[in-house]
Amino acid sequence: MQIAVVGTGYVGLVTGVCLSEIGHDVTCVDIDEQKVERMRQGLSPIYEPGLDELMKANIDRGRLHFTTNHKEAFAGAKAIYIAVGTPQREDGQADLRFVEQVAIDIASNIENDVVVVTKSTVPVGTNERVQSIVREHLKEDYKVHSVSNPEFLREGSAVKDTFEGDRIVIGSNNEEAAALLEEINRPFGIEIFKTDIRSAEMIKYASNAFLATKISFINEIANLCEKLEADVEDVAAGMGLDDRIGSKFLKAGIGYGGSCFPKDTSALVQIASYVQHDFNLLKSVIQVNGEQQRMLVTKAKQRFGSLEGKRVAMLGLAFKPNTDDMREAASITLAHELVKEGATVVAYDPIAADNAKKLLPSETLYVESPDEAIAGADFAMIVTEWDQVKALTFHDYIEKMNEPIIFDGRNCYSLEQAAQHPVEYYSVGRKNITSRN
Ligand SMILES: NC(=O)C1=CN([C@@H]2O[C@H](COP(=O)(O)OP(=O)(O)OC[C@H]3O[C@@H](n4cnc5c(N)ncnc54)[C@H](O)[C@@H]3O)[C@@H](O)[C@H]2O)C=CC1
Ligand SMILES: O=C(O)[C@H]1O[C@H](OP(=O)(O)OP(=O)(O)OC[C@H]2O[C@@H](n3ccc(=O)[nH]c3=O)[C@H](O)[C@@H]2O)[C@H](O)[C@@H](O)[C@@H]1O
Repeated sequence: MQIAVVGTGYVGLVTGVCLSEIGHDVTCVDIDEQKVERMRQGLSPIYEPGLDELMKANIDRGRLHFTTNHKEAFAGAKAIYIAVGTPQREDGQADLRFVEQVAIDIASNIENDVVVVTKSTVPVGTNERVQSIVREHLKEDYKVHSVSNPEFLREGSAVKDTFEGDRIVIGSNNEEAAALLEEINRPFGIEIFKTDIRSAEMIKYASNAFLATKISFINEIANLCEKLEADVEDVAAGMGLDDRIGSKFLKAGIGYGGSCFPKDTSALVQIASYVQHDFNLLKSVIQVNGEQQRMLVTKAKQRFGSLEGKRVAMLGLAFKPNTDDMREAASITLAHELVKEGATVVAYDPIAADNAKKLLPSETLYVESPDEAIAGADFAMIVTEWDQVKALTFHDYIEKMNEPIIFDGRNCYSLEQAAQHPVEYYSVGRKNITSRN
Protein backbone atom coordinates (compact mmCIF):
# COMPACT_ATOMS: atom_id res chain seq x y z
CA MET A 1 0.00 0.00 0.00
CA GLN A 2 1.17 3.54 -0.66
CA ILE A 3 1.87 5.36 2.60
CA ALA A 4 3.29 8.78 3.55
CA VAL A 5 5.04 9.47 6.86
CA VAL A 6 5.42 13.09 8.00
CA GLY A 7 8.41 13.74 10.27
CA THR A 8 11.54 11.59 10.27
CA GLY A 9 12.65 11.66 13.90
CA TYR A 10 13.03 8.50 15.99
CA VAL A 11 9.41 7.54 15.46
CA GLY A 12 8.77 8.69 11.89
CA LEU A 13 11.93 7.29 10.37
CA VAL A 14 11.70 3.94 12.17
CA THR A 15 8.01 3.66 11.28
CA GLY A 16 8.64 4.53 7.63
CA VAL A 17 11.55 2.13 7.29
CA CYS A 18 9.73 -0.75 9.00
CA LEU A 19 6.54 -0.22 6.98
CA SER A 20 8.62 -0.44 3.80
CA GLU A 21 10.33 -3.58 5.13
CA ILE A 22 6.93 -5.34 5.43
CA GLY A 23 6.19 -4.48 1.81
CA HIS A 24 4.55 -1.06 1.70
CA ASP A 25 5.61 1.74 -0.61
CA VAL A 26 6.58 4.52 1.77
CA THR A 27 7.51 8.16 1.24
CA CYS A 28 8.88 10.03 4.24
CA VAL A 29 8.63 13.80 4.23
CA ASP A 30 10.52 16.21 6.47
CA ILE A 31 11.04 19.97 6.44
CA ASP A 32 14.71 19.55 7.32
CA GLU A 33 16.49 19.57 3.96
CA GLN A 34 19.88 18.43 5.26
CA LYS A 35 18.29 15.45 6.97
CA VAL A 36 16.40 14.47 3.81
CA GLU A 37 19.56 14.73 1.75
CA ARG A 38 21.38 12.37 4.14
CA MET A 39 18.49 9.89 4.20
CA ARG A 40 18.32 9.78 0.40
CA GLN A 41 21.88 8.47 0.51
CA GLY A 42 20.79 5.75 2.93
CA LEU A 43 22.32 7.47 5.96
CA SER A 44 20.21 7.60 9.10
CA PRO A 45 20.35 10.95 10.93
CA ILE A 46 19.82 9.14 14.25
CA TYR A 47 21.71 6.33 15.93
CA GLU A 48 19.42 3.31 16.09
CA PRO A 49 20.77 -0.26 15.89
CA GLY A 50 19.74 -2.06 12.67
CA LEU A 51 18.14 0.98 11.07
CA ASP A 52 20.82 1.85 8.49
CA GLU A 53 20.79 -1.65 7.00
CA LEU A 54 16.99 -1.75 6.62
CA MET A 55 16.98 1.77 5.23
CA LYS A 56 19.53 0.98 2.53
CA ALA A 57 17.86 -2.32 1.60
CA ASN A 58 14.46 -0.72 1.09
CA ILE A 59 15.79 2.30 -0.79
CA ASP A 60 17.47 -0.21 -3.13
CA ARG A 61 14.20 -2.15 -3.51
CA GLY A 62 12.55 1.12 -4.53
CA ARG A 63 10.04 0.98 -1.67
CA LEU A 64 11.41 3.82 0.49
CA HIS A 65 11.63 7.44 -0.62
CA PHE A 66 12.49 10.75 1.03
CA THR A 67 11.37 14.24 0.14
CA THR A 68 10.84 17.73 1.50
CA ASN A 69 7.78 18.15 -0.70
CA HIS A 70 4.48 17.31 0.99
CA LYS A 71 2.50 17.16 -2.27
CA GLU A 72 4.94 14.66 -3.74
CA ALA A 73 4.81 12.56 -0.55
CA PHE A 74 1.01 12.53 -0.36
CA ALA A 75 0.36 11.76 -4.05
CA GLY A 76 -1.57 8.49 -4.12
CA ALA A 77 -1.07 7.73 -0.40
CA LYS A 78 -4.00 5.97 1.24
CA ALA A 79 -2.67 6.63 4.73
CA ILE A 80 -0.65 9.60 5.99
CA TYR A 81 1.16 9.10 9.30
CA ILE A 82 1.84 12.11 11.52
CA ALA A 83 5.09 11.56 13.44
CA VAL A 84 6.26 15.08 14.23
CA GLY A 85 7.38 16.21 17.68
CA THR A 86 5.00 17.22 20.47
CA PRO A 87 7.53 18.86 22.80
CA GLN A 88 6.81 20.19 26.24
CA ARG A 89 5.75 23.83 26.49
CA GLU A 90 6.96 25.91 29.40
CA ASP A 91 3.71 25.37 31.28
CA GLY A 92 4.04 21.58 30.91
CA GLN A 93 1.45 21.20 28.14
CA ALA A 94 2.17 19.33 24.92
CA ASP A 95 3.00 21.78 22.13
CA LEU A 96 0.74 20.82 19.22
CA ARG A 97 2.05 23.42 16.79
CA PHE A 98 3.81 20.89 14.56
CA VAL A 99 0.88 18.46 14.51
CA GLU A 100 -1.55 21.25 13.60
CA GLN A 101 0.77 22.46 10.84
CA VAL A 102 0.86 18.94 9.38
CA ALA A 103 -2.96 18.87 9.41
CA ILE A 104 -2.89 22.03 7.28
CA ASP A 105 -0.13 20.55 5.05
CA ILE A 106 -2.37 17.51 4.50
CA ALA A 107 -5.43 19.58 3.62
CA SER A 108 -3.44 21.73 1.21
CA ASN A 109 -1.74 18.89 -0.62
CA ILE A 110 -3.90 15.75 -0.86
CA GLU A 111 -5.60 14.78 -4.08
CA ASN A 112 -7.54 11.72 -2.89
CA ASP A 113 -9.35 10.32 0.19
CA VAL A 114 -6.98 9.54 3.08
CA VAL A 115 -6.78 8.09 6.55
CA VAL A 116 -4.71 10.36 8.81
CA VAL A 117 -2.82 8.26 11.35
CA THR A 118 -1.41 10.00 14.41
CA LYS A 119 1.71 8.31 15.78
CA SER A 120 2.85 11.38 17.72
CA THR A 121 1.91 11.32 21.40
CA VAL A 122 -1.00 13.77 21.66
CA PRO A 123 -3.50 14.78 24.37
CA VAL A 124 -6.95 13.23 24.39
CA GLY A 125 -9.12 14.97 21.80
CA THR A 126 -6.25 15.89 19.43
CA ASN A 127 -7.09 13.34 16.71
CA GLU A 128 -10.58 14.80 16.51
CA ARG A 129 -9.03 18.27 16.24
CA VAL A 130 -6.64 17.10 13.50
CA GLN A 131 -9.60 15.71 11.55
CA SER A 132 -11.50 19.01 11.90
CA ILE A 133 -8.49 21.11 10.87
CA VAL A 134 -7.94 18.97 7.76
CA ARG A 135 -11.61 19.08 6.83
CA GLU A 136 -11.78 22.86 7.43
CA HIS A 137 -8.82 23.57 5.15
CA LEU A 138 -9.69 21.10 2.35
CA LYS A 139 -10.22 22.70 -1.04
CA GLU A 140 -12.03 19.69 -2.49
CA ASP A 141 -14.43 17.24 -0.93
CA TYR A 142 -12.13 14.30 -0.07
CA LYS A 143 -13.01 11.82 2.67
CA VAL A 144 -10.62 12.20 5.63
CA HIS A 145 -10.72 10.08 8.79
CA SER A 146 -8.40 10.20 11.79
CA VAL A 147 -6.96 7.13 13.45
CA SER A 148 -4.94 7.18 16.65
CA ASN A 149 -2.06 4.69 16.46
CA PRO A 150 0.23 5.54 19.39
CA GLU A 151 3.85 4.41 19.35
CA PHE A 152 5.47 2.35 22.11
CA LEU A 153 8.99 1.88 20.75
CA ARG A 154 12.02 2.62 22.91
CA GLU A 155 15.05 4.47 21.65
CA GLY A 156 18.02 2.19 21.22
CA SER A 157 15.82 -0.81 20.41
CA ALA A 158 13.33 0.95 18.14
CA VAL A 159 13.59 -1.45 15.18
CA LYS A 160 13.35 -4.54 17.37
CA ASP A 161 10.40 -3.03 19.29
CA THR A 162 8.58 -2.31 16.02
CA PHE A 163 8.86 -5.91 14.85
CA GLU A 164 8.39 -7.51 18.28
CA GLY A 165 6.11 -5.05 20.10
CA ASP A 166 3.55 -6.28 22.65
CA ARG A 167 0.59 -4.64 20.90
CA ILE A 168 -0.48 -2.30 18.16
CA VAL A 169 -3.21 0.07 19.35
CA ILE A 170 -5.69 1.33 16.78
CA GLY A 171 -8.13 3.97 17.96
CA SER A 172 -10.82 4.90 15.51
CA ASN A 173 -14.43 6.02 15.34
CA ASN A 174 -14.72 4.82 11.75
CA GLU A 175 -14.75 1.14 10.84
CA GLU A 176 -13.30 1.51 7.35
CA ALA A 177 -10.37 3.58 8.61
CA ALA A 178 -9.68 1.06 11.39
CA ALA A 179 -9.80 -1.79 8.88
CA LEU A 180 -7.26 -0.02 6.67
CA LEU A 181 -4.87 0.34 9.62
CA GLU A 182 -5.34 -3.33 10.46
CA GLU A 183 -4.51 -4.27 6.89
CA ILE A 184 -1.36 -2.10 6.95
CA ASN A 185 -0.15 -3.62 10.22
CA ARG A 186 -1.13 -7.28 9.76
CA PRO A 187 2.27 -8.35 8.34
CA PHE A 188 3.94 -7.39 11.64
CA GLY A 189 2.09 -10.33 13.20
CA ILE A 190 1.62 -8.43 16.47
CA GLU A 191 -1.60 -8.42 18.54
CA ILE A 192 -3.85 -5.57 17.46
CA PHE A 193 -5.97 -3.83 20.09
CA LYS A 194 -8.86 -1.80 18.70
CA THR A 195 -10.66 0.91 20.61
CA ASP A 196 -12.13 4.39 20.19
CA ILE A 197 -9.89 7.38 19.41
CA ARG A 198 -9.88 8.97 22.87
CA SER A 199 -9.12 5.73 24.68
CA ALA A 200 -6.21 5.06 22.32
CA GLU A 201 -4.80 8.52 23.03
CA MET A 202 -5.17 7.85 26.75
CA ILE A 203 -3.52 4.39 26.51
CA LYS A 204 -0.29 6.07 25.40
CA TYR A 205 -0.16 8.61 28.26
CA ALA A 206 -1.32 6.08 30.84
CA SER A 207 1.34 3.58 29.74
CA ASN A 208 4.19 6.08 29.96
CA ALA A 209 2.89 7.49 33.25
CA PHE A 210 2.64 3.99 34.71
CA LEU A 211 6.20 3.08 33.68
CA ALA A 212 7.48 6.38 35.10
CA THR A 213 5.59 5.62 38.32
CA LYS A 214 7.26 2.21 38.55
CA ILE A 215 10.68 3.86 38.24
CA SER A 216 10.01 6.59 40.82
CA PHE A 217 8.52 3.97 43.13
CA ILE A 218 11.59 1.74 43.04
CA ASN A 219 13.83 4.81 43.42
CA GLU A 220 11.96 5.81 46.59
CA ILE A 221 12.31 2.23 47.84
CA ALA A 222 16.05 2.49 47.01
CA ASN A 223 16.34 5.66 49.07
CA LEU A 224 14.63 3.88 51.96
CA CYS A 225 16.87 0.82 51.53
CA GLU A 226 19.92 3.06 51.96
CA LYS A 227 18.58 4.31 55.30
CA LEU A 228 17.37 0.90 56.48
CA GLU A 229 20.40 -1.13 55.30
CA ALA A 230 18.41 -3.24 52.83
CA ASP A 231 19.54 -3.94 49.25
CA VAL A 232 17.28 -2.58 46.49
CA GLU A 233 18.58 -5.03 43.87
CA ASP A 234 17.38 -7.94 46.00
CA VAL A 235 14.18 -6.12 46.93
CA ALA A 236 13.36 -5.52 43.23
CA ALA A 237 14.21 -9.12 42.34
CA GLY A 238 12.00 -10.43 45.12
CA MET A 239 9.13 -8.12 44.17
CA GLY A 240 9.47 -8.93 40.46
CA LEU A 241 8.90 -12.64 41.03
CA ASP A 242 5.26 -11.77 41.67
CA ASP A 243 3.65 -11.90 38.21
CA ARG A 244 1.25 -9.15 39.19
CA ILE A 245 4.21 -6.81 39.74
CA GLY A 246 6.65 -8.08 37.09
CA SER A 247 10.41 -7.62 37.12
CA LYS A 248 10.69 -5.04 34.32
CA PHE A 249 11.16 -1.32 34.98
CA LEU A 250 12.20 -1.92 38.57
CA LYS A 251 15.80 -0.88 38.09
CA ALA A 252 16.72 1.79 40.63
CA GLY A 253 19.01 4.52 39.38
CA ILE A 254 19.30 8.25 38.82
CA GLY A 255 15.75 8.68 37.58
CA TYR A 256 14.21 8.56 34.14
CA GLY A 257 15.24 10.94 31.36
CA GLY A 258 14.63 10.99 27.63
CA SER A 259 12.29 12.73 25.28
CA CYS A 260 9.13 11.09 26.54
CA PHE A 261 8.63 10.17 30.21
CA PRO A 262 9.42 13.70 31.48
CA LYS A 263 7.28 15.47 28.90
CA ASP A 264 4.41 12.96 28.85
CA THR A 265 4.03 12.87 32.65
CA SER A 266 3.92 16.68 32.74
CA ALA A 267 1.44 16.72 29.87
CA LEU A 268 -0.85 14.24 31.63
CA VAL A 269 -0.87 16.39 34.79
CA GLN A 270 -1.93 19.31 32.58
CA ILE A 271 -4.54 17.24 30.72
CA ALA A 272 -6.02 16.26 34.10
CA SER A 273 -6.10 19.87 35.25
CA TYR A 274 -8.27 20.85 32.26
CA VAL A 275 -10.99 18.62 33.64
CA GLN A 276 -10.41 19.89 37.20
CA HIS A 277 -8.57 16.74 38.24
CA ASP A 278 -5.57 17.09 40.52
CA PHE A 279 -3.31 14.16 39.54
CA ASN A 280 -1.41 14.09 42.84
CA LEU A 281 0.13 10.67 42.35
CA LEU A 282 1.76 11.69 39.06
CA LYS A 283 2.92 15.02 40.48
CA SER A 284 4.82 13.08 43.16
CA VAL A 285 6.34 10.77 40.55
CA ILE A 286 7.71 13.84 38.74
CA GLN A 287 9.01 15.42 41.95
CA VAL A 288 10.74 12.21 43.08
CA ASN A 289 12.42 11.97 39.67
CA GLY A 290 13.76 15.52 39.87
CA GLU A 291 15.38 14.79 43.22
CA GLN A 292 16.73 11.45 42.01
CA GLN A 293 18.46 13.06 39.02
CA ARG A 294 20.52 15.24 41.41
CA MET A 295 21.25 12.40 43.83
CA LEU A 296 24.86 11.73 42.77
CA VAL A 297 25.89 15.33 43.41
CA THR A 298 24.13 15.26 46.79
CA LYS A 299 26.13 12.14 47.70
CA ALA A 300 29.41 13.65 46.48
CA LYS A 301 28.78 16.78 48.56
CA GLN A 302 28.08 14.63 51.60
CA ARG A 303 31.35 12.79 51.02
CA PHE A 304 33.61 15.75 50.25
CA GLY A 305 31.92 18.76 51.84
CA SER A 306 33.09 21.09 49.06
CA LEU A 307 33.53 20.06 45.41
CA GLU A 308 35.61 23.16 44.61
CA GLY A 309 38.58 22.26 42.40
CA LYS A 310 37.64 18.56 42.13
CA ARG A 311 38.17 16.78 38.81
CA VAL A 312 35.14 14.60 38.06
CA ALA A 313 34.98 11.79 35.50
CA MET A 314 31.45 11.74 34.10
CA LEU A 315 30.95 8.30 32.59
CA GLY A 316 28.09 8.32 30.09
CA LEU A 317 25.97 11.31 29.09
CA ALA A 318 22.98 9.95 27.12
CA PHE A 319 19.72 9.35 29.04
CA LYS A 320 20.29 5.62 28.59
CA PRO A 321 22.69 3.38 26.61
CA ASN A 322 22.44 2.73 22.85
CA THR A 323 21.15 6.18 21.99
CA ASP A 324 22.69 9.54 21.17
CA ASP A 325 19.60 11.28 22.58
CA MET A 326 20.44 13.80 25.29
CA ARG A 327 16.92 15.09 25.90
CA GLU A 328 16.28 15.38 29.68
CA ALA A 329 19.38 13.29 30.45
CA ALA A 330 20.42 13.37 34.13
CA SER A 331 23.95 14.29 32.98
CA ILE A 332 22.69 17.80 32.12
CA THR A 333 21.48 18.51 35.66
CA LEU A 334 24.52 16.82 37.19
CA ALA A 335 27.12 18.63 35.05
CA HIS A 336 25.55 22.04 35.71
CA GLU A 337 25.43 21.39 39.48
CA LEU A 338 29.04 20.16 39.51
CA VAL A 339 30.30 23.20 37.60
CA LYS A 340 28.27 25.47 39.93
CA GLU A 341 30.04 23.80 42.87
CA GLY A 342 33.42 24.62 41.31
CA ALA A 343 34.29 21.14 39.96
CA THR A 344 35.82 20.34 36.56
CA VAL A 345 33.78 17.83 34.54
CA VAL A 346 35.62 15.45 32.21
CA ALA A 347 32.92 13.74 30.18
CA TYR A 348 32.87 10.53 28.16
CA ASP A 349 30.10 9.12 26.00
CA PRO A 350 30.64 6.85 22.99
CA ILE A 351 28.05 8.57 20.79
CA ALA A 352 26.10 11.32 22.57
CA ALA A 353 29.03 13.72 23.17
CA ASP A 354 28.28 15.89 20.11
CA ASN A 355 24.65 16.33 21.12
CA ALA A 356 25.76 16.90 24.73
CA LYS A 357 27.97 19.84 23.79
CA LYS A 358 24.86 21.96 23.16
CA LEU A 359 23.41 21.19 26.59
CA LEU A 360 26.23 20.75 29.10
CA PRO A 361 28.12 23.72 30.60
CA SER A 362 30.68 25.19 28.18
CA GLU A 363 33.47 24.44 30.72
CA THR A 364 32.96 20.66 30.25
CA LEU A 365 35.95 18.75 28.83
CA TYR A 366 35.24 15.83 26.46
CA VAL A 367 37.41 12.74 26.04
CA GLU A 368 37.32 9.75 23.73
CA SER A 369 37.50 6.86 26.21
CA PRO A 370 36.46 5.95 29.77
CA ASP A 371 40.15 5.50 30.63
CA GLU A 372 40.94 9.09 29.66
CA ALA A 373 37.96 10.30 31.70
CA ILE A 374 39.07 8.65 34.93
CA ALA A 375 42.78 9.51 34.52
CA GLY A 376 43.68 11.83 37.38
CA ALA A 377 40.04 12.21 38.52
CA ASP A 378 39.19 12.88 42.17
CA PHE A 379 35.97 10.94 41.79
CA ALA A 380 33.91 9.24 39.08
CA MET A 381 30.18 9.41 38.41
CA ILE A 382 28.55 6.62 36.43
CA VAL A 383 25.59 8.23 34.67
CA THR A 384 24.88 5.88 31.75
CA GLU A 385 25.48 2.12 31.85
CA TRP A 386 27.22 1.84 28.47
CA ASP A 387 29.11 -1.44 27.91
CA GLN A 388 32.28 0.63 27.48
CA VAL A 389 31.75 2.10 30.96
CA LYS A 390 30.90 -1.25 32.55
CA ALA A 391 34.09 -2.67 31.04
CA LEU A 392 36.13 -0.52 33.44
CA THR A 393 37.41 -2.68 36.28
CA PHE A 394 38.08 -1.62 39.86
CA HIS A 395 41.72 -2.16 39.00
CA ASP A 396 41.39 0.57 36.31
CA TYR A 397 39.89 3.03 38.78
CA ILE A 398 42.60 2.29 41.35
CA GLU A 399 45.40 2.59 38.84
CA LYS A 400 44.24 5.70 36.96
CA MET A 401 42.30 7.89 39.36
CA ASN A 402 43.72 10.37 41.76
CA GLU A 403 41.54 8.62 44.35
CA PRO A 404 39.34 5.58 43.51
CA ILE A 405 36.03 7.08 44.65
CA ILE A 406 33.05 6.03 42.54
CA PHE A 407 29.45 7.25 42.62
CA ASP A 408 27.53 4.73 40.54
CA GLY A 409 24.06 5.92 39.48
CA ARG A 410 23.32 2.67 37.65
CA ASN A 411 24.50 -0.08 40.02
CA CYS A 412 26.94 -1.43 37.43
CA TYR A 413 29.10 -3.43 39.85
CA SER A 414 28.37 -5.99 42.53
CA LEU A 415 29.06 -5.02 46.12
CA GLU A 416 31.08 -8.21 46.54
CA GLN A 417 33.45 -7.11 43.76
CA ALA A 418 33.73 -3.60 45.22
CA ALA A 419 34.43 -4.93 48.71
CA GLN A 420 37.43 -6.89 47.40
CA HIS A 421 39.18 -3.71 46.28
CA PRO A 422 40.52 -0.66 48.07
CA VAL A 423 37.90 1.67 46.62
CA GLU A 424 35.08 3.85 47.89
CA TYR A 425 31.95 2.78 46.09
CA TYR A 426 28.60 4.54 46.49
CA SER A 427 25.69 3.10 44.50
CA VAL A 428 21.87 3.35 44.58
CA GLY A 429 19.81 1.67 47.30
CA ARG A 430 22.72 -0.45 48.50
CA LYS A 431 25.23 -0.18 51.28
CA ASN A 432 28.30 2.00 50.76
CA ILE A 433 31.66 0.29 50.40
CA THR A 434 34.11 2.58 52.12
CA SER A 435 36.70 0.22 53.58
CA ARG A 436 39.76 1.62 51.86
CA ASN A 437 43.07 0.59 53.32
N1 LIG B 1 11.38 9.29 20.60
C1 LIG B 1 10.71 8.23 21.00
O1 LIG B 1 11.30 7.23 21.42
C2 LIG B 1 9.22 8.19 20.93
C3 LIG B 1 8.48 9.32 20.59
N2 LIG B 1 7.10 9.27 20.57
C4 LIG B 1 6.35 10.44 20.15
O2 LIG B 1 6.47 10.57 18.72
C5 LIG B 1 6.52 11.94 18.33
C6 LIG B 1 7.78 12.21 17.53
O3 LIG B 1 8.89 12.05 18.38
P1 LIG B 1 10.39 11.99 17.82
O4 LIG B 1 10.43 11.06 16.66
O5 LIG B 1 11.27 11.78 18.97
O6 LIG B 1 10.51 13.50 17.25
P2 LIG B 1 11.76 14.28 16.63
O7 LIG B 1 11.72 15.63 17.21
O8 LIG B 1 12.98 13.44 16.73
O9 LIG B 1 11.40 14.38 15.06
C7 LIG B 1 10.34 15.14 14.53
C8 LIG B 1 10.63 15.43 13.04
O10 LIG B 1 9.48 16.07 12.46
C9 LIG B 1 9.94 17.04 11.51
N3 LIG B 1 8.84 18.00 11.23
C10 LIG B 1 8.33 18.97 12.03
N4 LIG B 1 7.30 19.60 11.39
C11 LIG B 1 7.17 19.02 10.17
C12 LIG B 1 6.28 19.21 9.06
N5 LIG B 1 5.32 20.16 9.08
N6 LIG B 1 6.43 18.44 7.98
C13 LIG B 1 7.41 17.49 7.92
N7 LIG B 1 8.25 17.25 8.94
C14 LIG B 1 8.15 18.01 10.05
C15 LIG B 1 11.16 17.64 12.17
O11 LIG B 1 12.00 18.29 11.24
C16 LIG B 1 11.81 16.38 12.79
O12 LIG B 1 12.71 15.77 11.90
C17 LIG B 1 6.39 12.73 19.64
O13 LIG B 1 5.04 13.04 19.85
C18 LIG B 1 6.86 11.76 20.69
O14 LIG B 1 6.28 12.01 21.96
C19 LIG B 1 6.41 8.13 20.87
C20 LIG B 1 7.09 6.98 21.21
C21 LIG B 1 8.54 6.91 21.25
O1 LIG C 1 6.95 7.35 24.55
C1 LIG C 1 8.12 7.14 24.36
O2 LIG C 1 8.89 7.91 23.80
C2 LIG C 1 8.77 5.88 24.84
O3 LIG C 1 9.23 6.14 26.19
C3 LIG C 1 9.94 5.06 26.77
O4 LIG C 1 11.08 4.70 26.01
P1 LIG C 1 12.49 5.46 26.11
O5 LIG C 1 12.28 6.83 26.70
O6 LIG C 1 13.14 5.35 24.78
O7 LIG C 1 13.40 4.63 27.10
P2 LIG C 1 13.20 3.61 28.32
O8 LIG C 1 14.00 2.42 28.03
O9 LIG C 1 11.80 3.44 28.67
O10 LIG C 1 13.94 4.42 29.47
C4 LIG C 1 13.49 5.70 29.91
C5 LIG C 1 14.29 6.16 31.10
O11 LIG C 1 13.96 5.38 32.26
C6 LIG C 1 15.14 4.89 32.87
N1 LIG C 1 14.82 3.58 33.49
C7 LIG C 1 14.17 2.62 32.77
C8 LIG C 1 13.85 1.41 33.36
C9 LIG C 1 14.16 1.17 34.70
O12 LIG C 1 13.88 0.10 35.29
N2 LIG C 1 14.81 2.15 35.40
C10 LIG C 1 15.14 3.36 34.83
O13 LIG C 1 15.72 4.24 35.51
C11 LIG C 1 16.17 4.79 31.75
O14 LIG C 1 17.48 4.83 32.26
C12 LIG C 1 15.82 6.02 30.94
O15 LIG C 1 16.44 7.18 31.47
C13 LIG C 1 9.00 3.84 26.81
O16 LIG C 1 9.69 2.71 27.36
C14 LIG C 1 8.48 3.49 25.42
O17 LIG C 1 7.54 2.43 25.49
C15 LIG C 1 7.80 4.73 24.83
O18 LIG C 1 7.37 4.49 23.50
